[in-house]
Amino acid sequence: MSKLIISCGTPLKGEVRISGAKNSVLPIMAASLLADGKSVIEEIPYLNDVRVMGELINSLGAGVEFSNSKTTVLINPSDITNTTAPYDLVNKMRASFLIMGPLLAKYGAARIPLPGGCAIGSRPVDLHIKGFSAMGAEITQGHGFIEVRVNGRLKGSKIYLDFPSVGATENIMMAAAISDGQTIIENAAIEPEIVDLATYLGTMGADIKGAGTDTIRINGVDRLKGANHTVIPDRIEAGTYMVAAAITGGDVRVDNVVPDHLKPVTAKLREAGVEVSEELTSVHIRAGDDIRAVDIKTHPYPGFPTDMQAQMTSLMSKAEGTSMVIETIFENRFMHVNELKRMGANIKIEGRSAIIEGNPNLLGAQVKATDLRAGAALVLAGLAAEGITEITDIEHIERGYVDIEKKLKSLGANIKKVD
Ligand SMILES: CC(=O)N[C@H]1[C@@H](OP(=O)(O)OP(=O)(O)OC[C@H]2O[C@@H](n3ccc(=O)[nH]c3=O)[C@H](O)[C@@H]2O)O[C@H](CO)[C@@H](O)[C@@H]1O
Ligand SMILES: C=C(OP(=O)(O)O)C(=O)O
Repeated sequence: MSKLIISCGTPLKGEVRISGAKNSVLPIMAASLLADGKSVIEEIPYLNDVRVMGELINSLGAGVEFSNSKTTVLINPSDITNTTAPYDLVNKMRASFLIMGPLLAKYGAARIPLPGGCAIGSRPVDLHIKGFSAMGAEITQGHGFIEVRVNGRLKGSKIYLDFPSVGATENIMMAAAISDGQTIIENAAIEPEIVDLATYLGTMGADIKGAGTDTIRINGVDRLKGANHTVIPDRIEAGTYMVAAAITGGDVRVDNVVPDHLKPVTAKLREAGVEVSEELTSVHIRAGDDIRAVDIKTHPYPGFPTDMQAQMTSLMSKAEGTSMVIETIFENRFMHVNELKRMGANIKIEGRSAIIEGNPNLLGAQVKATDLRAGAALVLAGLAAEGITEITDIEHIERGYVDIEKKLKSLGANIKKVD
């Protein structure tokens, strides 16, 4: 089993290039199933999740080819024969459920295992299903599968989401792209990844207006063509390197970012006393030794992202003073806290809040990555802790960070992966 071993080093210095966004490429790969021809997706992050999505799409009969450099994927959905997704792939990655909308719209049916919960929460898919049902799909559930079917084509409908779910907005938007009439999604998610997906669908010939606002209008079309698309940079990977610079008192330029997408992270780092300067496609982080405690509450975009909560919890564990971190999106997203405590962090959990008394002297320890961002938080704490930190279960971390060991090493971190 692989581990990451980190010893406290000098402040991080230099430049790091951010990869394409995991949370954009996954729905975009799913959306490529809607096309009549090939799509080429560029700037992909070659992560485990991307490979699993490739295998899943391939299992339906579509062609999936990664370029030699692994930065581009070509998807040819012309030979799809199967609309049932295998359990062993869906089980590995919740985003697999995003193939339901495209399969339903294009082939009139999809049978997908219930994705189930994961370490961070129960993560139901009721909003996706309500959306498909409003568009005329028949839903059946049993033997661990959800099956959706429609006679003819989906019908446009007005759909109000009880919560601005990212996945439900994406799945419904993809399904509505090939349908009869107009679909209006109200209280839609407005994350940058929604806009990226809508841009790709637009290039394929879809008629979508309002992506990036809470009301999205989709006029269904008869067919979509394959298209080329370049994925936006990963704002969560970028935020993680920003915190890495801050927690080590470093000086790092984070390149290939959209600074606007990083606003909530930038604002909190500045409040904590970190200097952040924004350039056109990069942010430059300069931090001293003193980090001030700040309170954080997660919200849908443009609020503070839940996917950055664990990393900020690490930073606050070392800050001067007391901070409160409130998680409002997922009910069980404090799995990193017990591990951080092993490193000397003073954190008390009360319901959905973590109360953190900063301790400037974190100590390296043996810890376990319980989920993707919890793992990232431990890497960050390890970079700033005295002594050696050994992180196991790093497959979680590798779901979301391309070459994390190489990138951190290039900034001067003492980190190595051992098998
Ligand atoms: C692949 C991907 O893009 N993953 C991101 C996506 O996940 P995902 O799309 O799963 O997240 P959602 O926005 O759907 O979930 C947010 C909340 O809504 C609830 N909910 C969601 C759907 C539903 O049908 N019913 C329901 O109750 C969830 O349990 C959760 O509490 O957005 C999350 C919130 O920004 C991020 O943390 C994930 O990194
Ligand atoms: C929760 C995350 O991803 P997923 O929805 O793929 O589990 C994440 O990226 O932090």
